[in-house]
Amino acid sequence: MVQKKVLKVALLGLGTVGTGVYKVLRNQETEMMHKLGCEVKIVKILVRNLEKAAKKVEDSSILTNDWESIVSDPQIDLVIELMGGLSPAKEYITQALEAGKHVVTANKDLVAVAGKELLDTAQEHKVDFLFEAAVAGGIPIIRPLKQCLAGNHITEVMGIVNGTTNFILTKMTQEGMEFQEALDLATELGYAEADPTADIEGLDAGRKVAILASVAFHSRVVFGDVAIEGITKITATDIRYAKEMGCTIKLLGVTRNTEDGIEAYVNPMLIPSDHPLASVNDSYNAVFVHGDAVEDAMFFGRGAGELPTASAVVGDVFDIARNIQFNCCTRISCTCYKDFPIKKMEDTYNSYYLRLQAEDRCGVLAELTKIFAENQVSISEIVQKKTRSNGLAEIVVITSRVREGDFQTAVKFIRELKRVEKISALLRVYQK
Ligand SMILES: NC(=O)C1=CN([C@@H]2O[C@H](COP(=O)(O)OP(=O)(O)OC[C@H]3O[C@@H](n4cnc5c(N)ncnc54)[C@H](OP(=O)(O)O)[C@@H]3O)[C@@H](O)[C@H]2O)C=CC1
Ligand SMILES: N[C@@H](CC=O)C(=O)O
Ligand code: NA
Repeated sequence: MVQKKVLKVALLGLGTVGTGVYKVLRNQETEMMHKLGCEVKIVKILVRNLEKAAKKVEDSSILTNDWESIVSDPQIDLVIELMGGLSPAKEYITQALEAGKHVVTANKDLVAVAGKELLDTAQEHKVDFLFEAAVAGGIPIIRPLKQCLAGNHITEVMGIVNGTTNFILTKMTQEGMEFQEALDLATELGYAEADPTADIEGLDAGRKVAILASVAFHSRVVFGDVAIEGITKITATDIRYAKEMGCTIKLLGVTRNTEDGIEAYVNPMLIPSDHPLASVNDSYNAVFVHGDAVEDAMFFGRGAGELPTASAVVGDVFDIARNIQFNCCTRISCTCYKDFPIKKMEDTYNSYYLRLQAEDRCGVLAELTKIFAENQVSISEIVQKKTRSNGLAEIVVITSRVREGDFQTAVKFIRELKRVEKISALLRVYQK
């Protein structure tokens, strides 16, 4: 049955993850034959800057900046795309698949918008297209959803899926670190994207939520379907108030398959400090899955970084090596065979935390509660924190579980109140 003794691989990109993959494959050299019945060998690495890359590899003759020399080489069986971004990654992956080469990528930006197209191209050319590293880095989650949990109807997938923002929030919460200082550290450690805006504005997590929803619910969800909010407005005050209320602020990605459609959003949320996700810190990620048969399952581990992400990439490469040996490629390709609608954010139900500054005069609280009542927003807690030297009182409101659209209408009216100076924070509170 064994067809190949050496699986020849080209690596596109030698940055954080590319270097990790190079190291992990080197580290596995003596194990491969036992695990796979063949050797996996990097024969070409595509880079932009040859000189910079030469310092990272033993044999610099495998470095090139000529894509054509890779795609037109019939000896290359598999391409690992680790450049990131949409272009030229999409063109290179498409051309590689069309040339009959298997592809592994960690590129969530691309999979979240063009996953279906790339999976279809792979299927058409009878090759594999795998992307385990694109979601939650080193944590196995795509394969478990597609394979181990295939006997379930999955109804919810949620969790912490961005290492950079979790690292920043952890440092702000535990060490009182400033936002920028924590972001700089995350970048230095290789967690952040080339443009960290994607991390802090929640876009990276949004891409992962789109991929998770598509895989979990068998219905295509793309990046544009996910309602996204990042962590740039989170302040030390809200972190402190959350703590006083027995909660921790985390950037959560949530997707649910409900009777009225798929909910998919990314928000900084208050979660009770005794919830298992509250103790997922630093660059660690954790993903909860709820299925009708398995009930709750939680996946935890390193969601970013050189070697953890490389671990997922190499796992995909090894899987393809086995598929090739046993002549069973494209066993599991696109699993979207349904077409559910996407629910509007305003139709979702949540509990909310609202912090505002208002004049410290009698009747202000009554005005607020009247607006909430008129908009079907029931209040679960209301606290006047303190009166500032400028005569303004800080008021924190926690609502019951209410419709987002109703809550936003109430907030619109509250903003218009003369005696409300400003709304300082608006966060959701996680409730199962
Ligand atoms: N870092 C992480 O923890 C994780 C990253 N990912 C994903 O993995 C991918 C790679 O990320 P990461 O390693 O962090 O990124 P880096 O920016 O560290 O590395 C990207 C590499 O690709 C090279 N490159 C970019 N464009 C081209 C091009 N047009 N031609 C040739 N080479 C090119 C860069 O070269 P040069 O240095 O010369 O610019 C660099 O070597 C991304 O899709 C990212 O989203 C996924 C999970 C975790
Ligand atoms: N920038 C991402 C890296 C992996 O996806 C993160 O911080 O999680
Ligand atoms: Na993963």
